[in-house]
Amino acid sequence: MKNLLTIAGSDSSGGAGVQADLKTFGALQTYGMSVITAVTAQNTQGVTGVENISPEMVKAQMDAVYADIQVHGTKIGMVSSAAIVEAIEEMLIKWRPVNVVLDPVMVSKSNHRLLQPQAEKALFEKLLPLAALVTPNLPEAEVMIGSSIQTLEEMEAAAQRIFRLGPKAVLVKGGHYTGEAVDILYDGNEMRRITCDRIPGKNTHGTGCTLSSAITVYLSRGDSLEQAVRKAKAYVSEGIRQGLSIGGGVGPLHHYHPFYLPF
Ligand SMILES: Nc1ncnc2c1ncn2[C@@H]1O[C@H](COP(=O)(O)OP(=O)(O)O)[C@@H](O)[C@H]1O
Ligand SMILES: Cc1ncc(COP(=O)(O)OP(=O)(O)O)c(N)n1
Repeated sequence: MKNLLTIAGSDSSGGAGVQADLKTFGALQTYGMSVITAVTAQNTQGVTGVENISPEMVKAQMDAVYADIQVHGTKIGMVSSAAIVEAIEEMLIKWRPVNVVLDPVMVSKSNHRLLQPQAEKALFEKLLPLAALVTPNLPEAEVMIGSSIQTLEEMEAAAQRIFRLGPKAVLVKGGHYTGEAVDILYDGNEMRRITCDRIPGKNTHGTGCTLSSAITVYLSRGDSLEQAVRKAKAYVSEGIRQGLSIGGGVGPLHHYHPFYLPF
């Protein structure tokens, strides 16, 4: 059994954030643990409130987990403030966990800021260099490089520029692009386009959280980065296919995949 940790924000509606991460860990038969960074009041229609956990409490949660339990993979999602970024950085340097996957969450699909603007620089400078993989979506990649991305070639150029900020690898996600769901994976040597059919359907709340959690699971099991991304994309695609029409807005993808359990 692999033990997986998510460091992320809570989504009261259960579609994204810590709840999506723990559902992914569970569906993929790993033991899930959580460090909560912020609590959001959120549903399928939007985010109506955000309250941060104190940096001291974030550090206490990380100390509690890393001091006691072997952690085979750590996924980082919503970090909310510069002070929380610094707390996480301090603990990552202290505990040196393996397989750290950073989803640089900035804005929800419903267009609510989940990272304070003044925290962006801290996230880039302090957490990117500690990540085995960083997984920006297109709007996040645009903020990271400071220019717009319109084509697959520009996604590839963005991956190269983000790589220079220090992570061991970059996955620029193409969920916000048109046509097939193409993600660009760059590890400093090879540039790969990893493609899945675009699944029709509106219930895509939590795709980014789920993808990064599933990648962390597969890395913890010893898969190569490319293999981990391919398996995680397959998991997300099936989740969208089975998406749940709950609530009045964008419903969540579904996490029950018996046919994936042999992974
Ligand atoms: N309709 C879709 N069909 C298949 N894959 C999708 C679809 N929408 C997003 N994806 C995939 O889901 C993952 C998350 O992507 P994205 O939606 O860009 O992230 P985020 O939720 O952070 O905005 C990526 O691998 C992307 O290619
Ligand atoms: C608490 C919390 N964390 C992260 C997100 C963003 O999740 P994501 O998977 O990118 O899904 P969408 O917001 O794009 O649906 C979130 N909404 N809440």
